[in-house]
Amino acid sequence: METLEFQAEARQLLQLMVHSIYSNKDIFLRELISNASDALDKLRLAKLQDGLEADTSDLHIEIEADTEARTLTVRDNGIGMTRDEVVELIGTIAKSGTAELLTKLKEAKESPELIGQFGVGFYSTFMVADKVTLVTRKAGTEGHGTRWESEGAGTYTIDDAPDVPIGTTITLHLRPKDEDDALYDYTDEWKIKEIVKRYSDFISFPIRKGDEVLNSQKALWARPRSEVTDEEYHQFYRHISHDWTDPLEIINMKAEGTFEYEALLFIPSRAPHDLFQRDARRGLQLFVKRVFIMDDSKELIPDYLRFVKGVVDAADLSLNISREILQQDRHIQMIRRRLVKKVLSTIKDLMSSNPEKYATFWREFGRAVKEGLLSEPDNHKPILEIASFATTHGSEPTTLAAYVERMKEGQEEIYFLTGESRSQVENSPHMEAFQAEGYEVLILTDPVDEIWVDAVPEWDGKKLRSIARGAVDLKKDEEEKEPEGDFGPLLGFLKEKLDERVKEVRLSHRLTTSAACLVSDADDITPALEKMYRAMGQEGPRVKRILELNPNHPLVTGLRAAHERGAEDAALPDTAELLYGTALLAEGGDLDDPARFAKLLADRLAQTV
Ligand SMILES: Nc1ncnc2c1ncn2[C@@H]1O[C@H](COP(=O)(O)OP(=O)(O)OP(=O)(O)O)[C@@H](O)[C@H]1O
Repeated sequence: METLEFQAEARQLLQLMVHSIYSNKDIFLRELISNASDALDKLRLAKLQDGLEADTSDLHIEIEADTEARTLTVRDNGIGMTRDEVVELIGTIAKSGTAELLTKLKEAKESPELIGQFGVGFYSTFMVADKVTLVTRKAGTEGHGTRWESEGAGTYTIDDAPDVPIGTTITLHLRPKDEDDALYDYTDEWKIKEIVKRYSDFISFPIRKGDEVLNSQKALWARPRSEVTDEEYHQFYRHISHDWTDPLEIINMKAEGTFEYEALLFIPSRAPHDLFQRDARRGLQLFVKRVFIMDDSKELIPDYLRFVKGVVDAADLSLNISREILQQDRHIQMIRRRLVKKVLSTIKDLMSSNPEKYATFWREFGRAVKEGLLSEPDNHKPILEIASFATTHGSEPTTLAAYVERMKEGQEEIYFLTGESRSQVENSPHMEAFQAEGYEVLILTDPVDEIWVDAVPEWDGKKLRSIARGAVDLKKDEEEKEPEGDFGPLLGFLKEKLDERVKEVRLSHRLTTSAACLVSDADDITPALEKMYRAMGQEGPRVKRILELNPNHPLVTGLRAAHERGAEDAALPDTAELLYGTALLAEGGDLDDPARFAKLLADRLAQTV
């Protein structure tokens, strides 16, 4: 017999379980049944797809209770585990982001939402038991199995176990009942039945206790919506998603005819912590005629809808279908297109039927959904229809349709400005004339916004237009007031001095209070995008921008006067640099040489005190 230590993160999670941070302890049984059901699926699949020799004629889960000995046993005749697997799967937590979550959890104390973000799984048994024994033998192995035991503290023991049948048996040595602490008598027949019925009714294998089968085993997606309660849907959602909060929306689909399938999809009510982590699990469960085929089937749902959970049961696929074949399968592609359409239209309906739910949806998943604007040009329209954006029009986000409705007479384009935060965008010099003239501007602050705006040419016939790009002339109908005096020589001088950084210096129509701003040429990439490419390791030439000057600003007129007095003035080049640097800072940009800028500024201020 060997005594081993739990991995540090596993130990922390166990400690949280032992000290029961989650008030609903009943769920331990759901977790055990869920694992057992997965193990049965795996065995059936191993036989089907890999030709493993195994008896799958009576796959089931069995519950045994001994009131006197205060033990509860859950047994399955599924795939089982090898000794190494027990150490790896039960002794450690491999999920990404666990360490971070644990830290947050400890800070937050009572926080079911946080715990819900990773299923506590097997460890939840320590909420109700002070000792847990697991005996298992992997299908396809001969001879002895493995016996694992722990009291939930820092260590566990592991040993060979003779004469073990295939599958896994887990025995809980229950703690004394304490109903004040929601710790019930889990050997009680009635309690067990209640838990199974509530949490695990849909499990497709029989859950037996003695001669009785406790669950109906009905596949939820095959039942008409009117016959299924929300509670049943929610429990099923938990089973497949490991999310403990209720889903935001449930979608049923059924297609008959040449290619039959049924789907049951869930839109969660909040984003998982790993929504933007590359290695996160995503995809739907695939069944063929009620038989589980695979988890995380990415082929069924595009990446930008990766938060959607659920099941697709296709009638006409082969039970042996592999991931490789799945990728090319015409039917799968068709199902995927239909699912996308259905999810997008469901969200669109929510916008009018339940704006609050829609707002939650967009807040949680909007950033991911916008990725679809890059990957699915065919779906620009339905995606933009369900999108909303922060705007200068008020504190509430707006849809593009509502924006267009408010457009001023003569306005032909949809204006937006990207940046890192709302306040940075709002205070950017680019915004000045638009605000002064009462034009609404969309405020786009997600990293993905920098990219999709280039991929989407228009909405409803109106071009999407960055107000930090190209020339802007909002008063074109009015009589243009020529700036007094000749700025030509000053512009030429500045262009020469700032040649390394700007490609043009011109007078601006977009500034009211600032002296200067920087704009990108209509076809050039923006500095933010340039920065992103650089962060991804793609070095390209620096893209020069255009410096625009406000001809009515005293700094600019003063500069012109100084230049007229004497182009040789030694202070002028420094002022040019200060002007450029200030414009860059005002839009939230990064100075190349902040120390030099600070020195120039300090020297200049010193002359005025
Ligand atoms: N009855 C079982 N038969 C075979 N393997 C099992 C069984 N129970 C657990 N395992 C293995 O141990 C792993 C860890 O289980 P655990 O319940 O901690 O997490 P999980 O089921 O992977 O996910 P979650 O934590 O979200 O429930 C499982 O993924 C599975 O590989």
